[in-house]
Amino acid sequence: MTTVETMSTDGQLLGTVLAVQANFYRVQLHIENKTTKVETEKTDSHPQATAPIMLCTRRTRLKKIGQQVMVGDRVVVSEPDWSGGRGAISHVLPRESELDRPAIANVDQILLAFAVTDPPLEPYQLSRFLVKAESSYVDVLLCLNKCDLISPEEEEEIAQRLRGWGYDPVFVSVYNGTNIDGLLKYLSDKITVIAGPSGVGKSSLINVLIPTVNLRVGEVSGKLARGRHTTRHTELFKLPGGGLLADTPGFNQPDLDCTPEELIYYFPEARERLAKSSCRFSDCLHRDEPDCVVRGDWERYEHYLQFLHEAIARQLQLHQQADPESTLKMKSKGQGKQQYEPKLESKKYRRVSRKTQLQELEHLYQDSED
Ligand SMILES: Nc1nc2c(ncn2[C@@H]2O[C@H](COP(=O)(O)OP(=O)(O)OP(=O)(O)O)[C@@H](O)[C@H]2O)c(=O)[nH]1
Ligand SMILES: [Zn+2]
Repeated sequence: MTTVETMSTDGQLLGTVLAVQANFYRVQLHIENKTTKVETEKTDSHPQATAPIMLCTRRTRLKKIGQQVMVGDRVVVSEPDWSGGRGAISHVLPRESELDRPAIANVDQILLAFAVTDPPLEPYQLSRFLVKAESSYVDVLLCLNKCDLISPEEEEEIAQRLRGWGYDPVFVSVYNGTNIDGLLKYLSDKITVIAGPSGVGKSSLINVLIPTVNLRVGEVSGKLARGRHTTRHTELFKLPGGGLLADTPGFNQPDLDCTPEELIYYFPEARERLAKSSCRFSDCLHRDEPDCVVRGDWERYEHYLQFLHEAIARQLQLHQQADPESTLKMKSKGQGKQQYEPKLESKKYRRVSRKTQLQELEHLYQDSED
């Protein structure tokens, strides 16, 4: 768990950047509201969500050294003007992590939301989201909503299956409020980003997790997600039990953009096998290599092979873009088996038209289908 410091060792005022608006940064200070005269946000009616907020500028020194300030950054606030609620960011503390989409620093975990049914829980889609989340190298918390629609026996069945995948899902129901408090406990004192396909109840979940959010984005659309899409900015919202939550733009099929070699590490159940013993070849792709400790009867092995196929196709496409004259380095061994021959990625990237890229991809897929 992250320990959020309130003061730096030399007594400086610390805070976390909640949002970036033009040249201003909305910073939540790491101190109790009681100790200051700063007004909290007017929309914050919940007692635990009342840490003071300051609107800050970025010190010229930071601009000069090219130090960017991101949402999620822990910063030193200097020259606090307590009555006006203004300050200046003079330092950015080292980041523990940095997500791309959405651009947020120091994310502790991804809350992956799915529904147990309606829309049906599709293992392949769930796997894709899980692998995508794992590839960001922050913890993954799987939350399954709409448990009011299934029986306790069905719930246990799903739980067992997902434990086999290396996850212990948190079952909730926004409808009848089941386990929302339990979920909040997992989120306290952390920076969490919520993701998941549409229709699983993400917006409904955000609305119960952050009772004040409706007020905040009400003018835009009534939904945090929609509001975010309209305003196109990333924002961290304070959770009543402590902790901060951000939403991601909705997507149904996340792109997997990892390399074939790293893919296996995004499957916890395979990671476990690799922690106990190793394959004969250090560059084993766990397909038909001899003495592979990963290949075997685990449920998601099929998903792994599918994603691996995609990762290889993507990497070949990248090589091809880098060096269009080269022939594809995929040798067909018949019976749908290919031999993948990695080669170093070239630094000279030349522009290839979109059409050419698509044609190449098509050929690649045709080749691999043969
Ligand atoms: N039965 C049941 N239905 C729910 C629950 N939570 C949400 N729903 C319903 O599921 C549907 C989708 O909910 P949303 O909150 O809009 O889902 P979303 O994931 O935000 O979907 P997008 O806005 O498309 O991204 C709505 O009709 C909700 O009323 C729940 O706990 N149980
Ligand atoms: Zn192997």
